[in-house]
Amino acid sequence: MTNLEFLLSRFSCGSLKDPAPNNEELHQILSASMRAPDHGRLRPWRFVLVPKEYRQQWLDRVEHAMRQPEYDYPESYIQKVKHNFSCAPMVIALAMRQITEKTSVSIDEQLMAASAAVMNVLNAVHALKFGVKWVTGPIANQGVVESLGLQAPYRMMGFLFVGTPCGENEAPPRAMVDDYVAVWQGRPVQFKIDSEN
Ligand SMILES: Cc1cc2nc3c(=O)[nH]c(=O)nc-3n(C[C@H](O)[C@H](O)[C@H](O)COP(=O)(O)O)c2cc1C
Repeated sequence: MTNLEFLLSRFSCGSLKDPAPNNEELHQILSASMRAPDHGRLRPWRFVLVPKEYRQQWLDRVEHAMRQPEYDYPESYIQKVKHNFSCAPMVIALAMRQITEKTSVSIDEQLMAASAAVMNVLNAVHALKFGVKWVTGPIANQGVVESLGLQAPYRMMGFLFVGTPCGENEAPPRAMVDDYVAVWQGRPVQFKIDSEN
């Protein structure tokens, strides 16, 4: 497989089993973040590992945070989160440090750099033939952020579930890239994907 074929074959994998990457593989995977494009070299991305032996202790705090009256999550959602997080072979919390001192780089740009860092991590997981899924949603709420011991200026960017893909490991069909590309020819551009409806 060429490098390009490798990139074109990446996909997310929600159904995972053991083994997860070992320490050396994890180190390689997270090192890929340090190759992300990064205005001002701020490196705003952060990773919090939640090892299996601490998973339940942390999940108790997550549950407590999710049960705070301001959230009102359905019981089924709380149970689903607990189940997904306790079954995942590896959980990596994604955080970003919002840097405002001594920089003119906007928080939007920092978020873009941090997102690019996560993308590199997803590709590195793929390169080592593991599976990964990036999730956010209500689970990234402030209470859950604090359950990890993080306060502002840190901000949650979600979680990665990492492990060995269960079953068939085949990329689903991809959208047609030409639908997302326009050529400017002196008039406002239009994208095929946005003009179909
Ligand atoms: C920032 C971000 C947050 C996401 N949050 C969720 C989520 O909470 N739940 C979910 O099912 N998918 C979520 N996804 C989508 C999956 O990670 C994945 O990209 C999607 O299932 C499409 O699969 P693909 O990457 O193979 O195209 C999120 C993706 C991104 C980039």
